[in-house]
Amino acid sequence: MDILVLVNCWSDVQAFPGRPGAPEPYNYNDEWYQQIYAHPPASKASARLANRRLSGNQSPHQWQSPASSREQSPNDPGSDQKSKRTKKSSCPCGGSSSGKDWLFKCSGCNQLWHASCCNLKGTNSLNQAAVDKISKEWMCPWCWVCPYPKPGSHSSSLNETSLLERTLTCSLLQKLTDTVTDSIEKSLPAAIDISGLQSQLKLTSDLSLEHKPNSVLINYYPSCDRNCPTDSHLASHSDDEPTILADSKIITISVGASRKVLFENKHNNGEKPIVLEPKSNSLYVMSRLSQNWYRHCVLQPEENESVEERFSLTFRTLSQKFSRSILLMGDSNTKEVKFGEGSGKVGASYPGKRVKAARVRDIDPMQCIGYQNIFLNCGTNDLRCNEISNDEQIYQLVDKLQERLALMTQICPKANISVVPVLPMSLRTRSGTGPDTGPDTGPDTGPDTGPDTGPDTGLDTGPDTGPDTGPYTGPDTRPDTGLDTGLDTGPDTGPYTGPDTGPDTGPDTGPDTGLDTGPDTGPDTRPETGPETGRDTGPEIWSVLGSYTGMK
Ligand SMILES: O=C(O)CCC(=O)C(=O)O
Ligand SMILES: [Fe+2]
Repeated sequence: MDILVLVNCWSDVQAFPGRPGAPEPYNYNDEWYQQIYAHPPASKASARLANRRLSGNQSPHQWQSPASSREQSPNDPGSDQKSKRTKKSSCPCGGSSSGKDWLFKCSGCNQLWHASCCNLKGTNSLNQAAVDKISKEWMCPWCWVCPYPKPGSHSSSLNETSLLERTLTCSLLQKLTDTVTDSIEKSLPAAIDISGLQSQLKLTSDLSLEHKPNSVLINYYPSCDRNCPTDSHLASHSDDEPTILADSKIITISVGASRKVLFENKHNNGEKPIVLEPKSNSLYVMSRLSQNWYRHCVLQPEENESVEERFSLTFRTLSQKFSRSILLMGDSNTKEVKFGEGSGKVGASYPGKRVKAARVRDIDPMQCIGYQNIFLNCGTNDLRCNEISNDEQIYQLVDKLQERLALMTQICPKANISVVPVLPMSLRTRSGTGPDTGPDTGPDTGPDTGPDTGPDTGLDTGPDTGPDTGPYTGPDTRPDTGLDTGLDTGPDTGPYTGPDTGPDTGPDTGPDTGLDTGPDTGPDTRPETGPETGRDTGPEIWSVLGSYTGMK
């Protein structure tokens, strides 16, 4: 059937005049109603429908609303719901014309179109018969193709011309890009003989490297003409980034011209720099140790020198997780710490190793090279009673530890070094005259005879036996049993039997029975009763140890 109809008219039910014989208002479940409309039409549409109805020349079944037949269920009485659902139209616009448009069906593809969506807006003033006539052979904008060529002078042709121009501009741009790319390619060396490279690469794997490289960084050093010098060098640096595996090596393969690679000792200015001139297809290896002792650079060719281009391929073992690497150096107390993955181990995200250092003299700073976090736990064995016969031996141990730490900070300046306190770090000076200003890190084994004047930072674990004389400032945690009718303005005279949750502001007069677990931050005001056992190394050692903190 060719047709039809007015659609998508969603306004007011009162405006709809009703179909013949139907009681007012409309019954939404009415089959006929559903076939025509999802909803009552707007006034203009109502008029048309009313005409249609009054003319009586069309059965209700000729009225179709694709929207209603498709979307509306006969058992769905909710008008609000309907309104939502049926507002979609089958026209490609997807929206509603609010009852203002005829709906045309394409004779080619059956697609429905609002009159104004397919350039037939003028038909909205026509009656059904005229619309039916048009619809018979009407083809929608998707189906109909004009058989006559359009003259270039036509106004719409202008748009197409500019489109053509844009296409041309595009293709010109493309050509330009190609030309630039081409010339860049041509300016790069056309051919560098890398026939020896493969054997070098094999050599890399034959180097019996403990850690296989997983990355390659290629440096390009352009050719340099004496008449036209180019910037063709690499600034002085050390490849000591924490992301490089601690004890891995960097392998560098040179391809092309020979260039001067200079190595300078960064801890000794007096040492003569070492110059390497790696030939094409040769290879040199840098250990991690060399990074911590030396800086290297690729020199700019001399002013009157002409050099060809060079490439260097540097192979490295890299990973982000290496930036959290740990070196644990210590006595047998540390032997239970296992690095690597799996249960009971530190885990893959903290790669590291334990290095045995039974005594202070075994601490080898060289072993720390490449690690980001260094933990030192050593000294217990040096302090065995049968080995320490006088104070001097303790001084010597502290000196040795300081010396190792100093070297460690020198060659691993970026590392975080933590020292587990084992050796005394608050010894009195040889003469015994200096004040003890270093922190007390050893356990307090003597009886506490003086008053405790420092703030109480540990938990109060002993029972509170003295009367509570200070005002109670903490919250009232006792259950409220009586009715609280007035303001409590009088003093608190009864004993407080609930737990003491407020801060302890009065002096602590009871015996100190709990362990002192907080750091001793107050000055040492007790009289010195024991014999003088050492010297005061506190300030010096802490100036060194104080900087050894934290871990990445
Ligand atoms: O080109 C070279 O030989 C040195 C390269 C280098 O030092 C680097 O990539 O870090
Ligand atoms: Fe380098």
